[in-house]
Amino acid sequence: MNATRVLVLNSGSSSVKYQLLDMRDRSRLAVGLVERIGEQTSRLKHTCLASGGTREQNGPIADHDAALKAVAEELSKDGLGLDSPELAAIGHRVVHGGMFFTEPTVVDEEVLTEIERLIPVAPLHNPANLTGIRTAMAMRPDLPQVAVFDTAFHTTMPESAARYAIETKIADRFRVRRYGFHGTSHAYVSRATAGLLGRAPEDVNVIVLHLGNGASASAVRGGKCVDTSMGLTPLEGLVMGTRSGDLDPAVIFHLQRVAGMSMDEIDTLLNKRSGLYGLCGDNDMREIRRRMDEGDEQARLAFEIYIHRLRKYIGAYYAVLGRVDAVAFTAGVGENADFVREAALAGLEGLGLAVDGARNAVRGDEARLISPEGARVAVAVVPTDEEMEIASQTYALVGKDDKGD
Ligand SMILES: Nc1ncnc2c1ncn2[C@@H]1O[C@H](COP(=O)(O)OP(=O)(O)O)[C@@H](O)[C@H]1O
Ligand SMILES: CC(=O)OP(=O)(O)O
Ligand SMILES: [Mg+2]
Repeated sequence: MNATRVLVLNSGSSSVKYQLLDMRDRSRLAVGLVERIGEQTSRLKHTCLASGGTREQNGPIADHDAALKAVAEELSKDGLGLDSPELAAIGHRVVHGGMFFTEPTVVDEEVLTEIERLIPVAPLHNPANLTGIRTAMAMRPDLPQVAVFDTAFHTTMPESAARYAIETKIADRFRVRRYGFHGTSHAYVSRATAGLLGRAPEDVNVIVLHLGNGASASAVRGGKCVDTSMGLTPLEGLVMGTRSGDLDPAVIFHLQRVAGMSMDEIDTLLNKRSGLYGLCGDNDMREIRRRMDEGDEQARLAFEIYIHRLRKYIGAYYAVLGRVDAVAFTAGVGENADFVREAALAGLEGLGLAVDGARNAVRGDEARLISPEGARVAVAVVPTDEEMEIASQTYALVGKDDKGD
């Protein structure tokens, strides 16, 4: 097979991240990002790794369809256009796969219908993922489009972790259960953590803390997810950039009955005006750090609430796993914010958890240990690579198809 390239599209609610990879040596040919889609200040940043050139385009990009067309144009300028015969497939991150999709799947009309049916439980993500797939399909109808689901890695969760304690009849009828998200990242990072320890994933229990704008924790036993902090939707669990994470469900009744808010208003409040942003007006951890350094009490409190929730999940997953070999920090905050990692594990020496100050201060793109020499539990920073993981899964599936099995 000559076609060895995979284009990966990670369409978020207001952004598209993309990478073009050659799977023969897993090298990156081009990477880029379109952000603030739908606003006047959209920006496309494209880097061609072969030539080393970077181009930026500023100005309104109306929607995901336009964003993808702009991406295709940028790729063409480098001779890497979607019309290339070397392209084997396009891999798409799809956030919600419900109970239906447990593995990467070649997209057809039936798959599109199912992803569409799941929009109510991933309203920020699935519509963007669908547009990405449809636009790519229109450009290359002959090419396999592969959906890689955020939920897939979590389908191994036992019923005790996946079910909410509500009436079974209702839960079953409306498929109200805990699905979990960021699974591609949790899978990649838990495996890479085992690699860092020089052990097989089957032998290692890991707590993975994916701390980006959206954030989630997972408990991974022997390579399989046994619990995760996001639930029916990506709203449950940790305090996030703009999402509340866990709260008493009665808060919603209260806001509706006493504050007179509509369900849509409450939805927007909890998803877009809560979390760090709701608490202090900033969702970026760098800005929160800067404000704390200036003595800003509001930023300090937001940080403390964020850390308190994170520590609760670390404790919970320690108990879920019984034996923990490693705690791995990943994604924008987890990879870059040493002060978050330090605060998350401070005072937990009794659990075998500690962070070495000098190791924690080291910056870099490589997976690395930050626990002291000889620590009972390894603490690691493991940069996530959702795009590489999506490309690998996509290529594995397409390769398999080619051999006719
Ligand atoms: N140098 C840094 N120090 C602290 N936090 C950082 C740094 N760089 C990025 N972040 C945090 O990472 C977040 C983005 O994480 P990322 O994983 O890229 O999120 P997403 O994929 O959800 O957009 C930012 O909002 C910011 O809070
Ligand atoms: C599922 C989810 O929360 O994704 P993201 O962090 O990309 O928003
Ligand atoms: Mg992310």
